[in-house]
Amino acid sequence: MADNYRLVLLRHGESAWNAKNLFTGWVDVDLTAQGEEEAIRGGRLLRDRGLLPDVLHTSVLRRAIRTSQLALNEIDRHWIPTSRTWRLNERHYGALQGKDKAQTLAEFGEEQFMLWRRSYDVPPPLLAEDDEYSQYHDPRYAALPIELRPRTECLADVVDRMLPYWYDALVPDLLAHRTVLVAAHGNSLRALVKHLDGVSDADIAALNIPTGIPLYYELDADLRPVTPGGEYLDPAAAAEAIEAVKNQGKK
Ligand SMILES: O=C(O)[C@H](O)COP(=O)(O)O
Repeated sequence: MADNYRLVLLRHGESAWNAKNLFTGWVDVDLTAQGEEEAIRGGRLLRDRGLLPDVLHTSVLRRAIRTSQLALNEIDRHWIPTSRTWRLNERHYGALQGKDKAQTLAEFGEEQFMLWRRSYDVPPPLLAEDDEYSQYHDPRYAALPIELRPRTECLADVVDRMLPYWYDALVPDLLAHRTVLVAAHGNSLRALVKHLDGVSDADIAALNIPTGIPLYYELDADLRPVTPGGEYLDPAAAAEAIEAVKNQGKK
């Protein structure tokens, strides 16, 4: 309907550590060549569906930033207004950052692995401030008060730090009837989907988001999804990729 709102969620294309099956979190890895191709294809899917973004919101991590640049450049929307925020960053994976998912599963067992990876309120162990994979002293977070700078996060923590941005930045753009593109990460988008669809703390554990395939939400006058769960612009590819994300660690 003409007066509904258009929101597109796009998880970054395959990253170098996705390909190596490593927990990534806030570590600022780049895309693989496949991830770059996924991003370009994501742009084409948007164009073919008639969803030309008017405004872009990204995390401050290069895999999301570059995914949005490749996708938008492909459809001549590279010029649209852009905001970047740590609030859309991937979940901070704490001491698991840099760890192999299969080794973590083997070392700690399925129950602990799934608690750390997909529970709502159990964070991984804290990452030391001086760890090689810590961002505690990264200049891009210098303005972040110490008490807000994470050393690990559970999904509930991500919901808490993402929602202020939803209400203060994303909702105003939607209400202005701009087509909003959010280029972010598996868990920051799981947090947003949880809010949009009202997914329970228990049920969110089963939700996985594939790389590089746009997820379109038409939102009604109350900013509720017209189609629960939204619509992947390539449903078949999404179904296959979701299964692969779910089974990471079991390689
Ligand atoms: O941060 C990471 O490791 C991934 O981007 C997300 O990993 P997950 O799907 O294992 O949460």
